[in-house]
Amino acid sequence: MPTHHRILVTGGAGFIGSNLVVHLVKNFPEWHVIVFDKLDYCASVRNLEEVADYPNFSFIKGDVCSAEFVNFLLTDKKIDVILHLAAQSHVDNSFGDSLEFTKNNVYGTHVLLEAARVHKINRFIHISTDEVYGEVNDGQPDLKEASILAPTNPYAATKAAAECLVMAYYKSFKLPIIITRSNNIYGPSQYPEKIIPKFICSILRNRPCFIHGDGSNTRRYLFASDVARAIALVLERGKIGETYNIGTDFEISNLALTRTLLRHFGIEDESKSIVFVEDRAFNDKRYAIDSSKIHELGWKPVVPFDEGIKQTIEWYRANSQSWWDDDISSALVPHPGRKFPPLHFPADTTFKEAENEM
Ligand SMILES: NC(=O)c1ccc[n+]([C@@H]2O[C@H](COP(=O)([O-])OP(=O)(O)OC[C@H]3O[C@@H](n4cnc5c(N)ncnc54)[C@H](O)[C@@H]3O)[C@@H](O)[C@H]2O)c1
Ligand SMILES: C[C@H]1O[C@H](OP(=O)(O)OP(=O)(O)OC[C@H]2O[C@@H](n3ccc(=O)[nH]c3=O)[C@H](O)[C@@H]2O)[C@H](O)[C@@H](O)C1=O
Repeated sequence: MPTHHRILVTGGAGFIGSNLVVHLVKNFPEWHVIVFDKLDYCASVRNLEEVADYPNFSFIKGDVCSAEFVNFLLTDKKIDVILHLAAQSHVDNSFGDSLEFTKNNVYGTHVLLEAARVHKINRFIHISTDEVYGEVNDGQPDLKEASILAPTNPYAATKAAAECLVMAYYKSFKLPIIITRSNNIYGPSQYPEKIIPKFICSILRNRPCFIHGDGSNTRRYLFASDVARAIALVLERGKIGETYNIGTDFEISNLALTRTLLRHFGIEDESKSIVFVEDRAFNDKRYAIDSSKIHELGWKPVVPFDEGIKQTIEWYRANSQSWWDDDISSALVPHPGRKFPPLHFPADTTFKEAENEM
């Protein structure tokens, strides 16, 4: 890797992106980090406040789907590395307006790949998810990077589709890409639609924790600062064309997680704090990824869950009222994902012509 470069971090005002940006700006002063983010509902410029005055940091508001803007940006800012995190990231929302996920996660990635190809970018690091593997049965070995992709929900399908484009640009145009796939990430400043921040904020507001189905689904959780270190290491030492799982072995069911959170607040009687609601349209039982490849690169998680969850709870106690521009109450609902929209087509579909052809 060249010692001096200019890194574009798409989605850098979001949860994982901002943790990564803070890590890069503070630990790699010779790298100039430029955040490119449209500031969606889940983003917050407060996520970047601690590095706002650093000489090697800048922020540009914009949409990765705007090809002209992306092209201008790569030329004007002389970008030579792209860390691509910008995406619609919430599974529940993807059962609703799933076309929004294809637009941002697939088309947006494609725009960046085209710009990267033309501008001969030095590295394109694509941040993907363990959800592309689909669910892993109990007792099945943890999945390695060469496992087949079998996404089960629209969010995961768009992430798999984006990966296929990334790999095609590597094969067809020799674009220097690397892909990472992480398990669930948690920590301060995650928008409270994801289970951990959502349930912490619900408990803080004396609202129930709405558990999908029977709560037996499990997830593995990695602390935000650990994934930031992993992605930085992949940027420094990752092999072009390779994919790296980034995960932990710590696994917990949704019900056990909820009880752990209630205990941190000294709540013994769960009858008023837990409400079981209808499950997701499809809810992967569990994910389980084998991270030995990135261990060989020199990374291991260092924040144990007990420590990470304490830090996370304290952060939400202090900040969750005012961190995002809009009030978060709208996120603390049982299930935004089951309001399936009526069948709709993009405005440019012309039925009249089709009728004449029938
Ligand atoms: N959260 C997790 O547990 C997890 C796990 C594995 C992978 N990922 C992936 O990591 C990335 C970041 O996830 P996160 O949890 O931090 O998400 P997030 O929702 O907190 O942040 C996403 C960011 O992307 C921005 N964005 C979305 N669409 C954009 C567009 N068209 N143009 C510019 N900016 C846009 C948003 O404004 C936001 O700041 C995503 O690609 C996600 O798929 C997340
Ligand atoms: C790797 C991916 O992690 C995240 O996706 P996931 O769907 O696993 O995270 P959630 O926090 O949305 O859900 C986890 C788990 O909890 C259940 N749940 C959630 C919210 C709620 O109010 N009640 C619940 O019971 C849900 O059904 C799940 O089983 C991340 O969002 C994604 O970007 C990833 O890539």
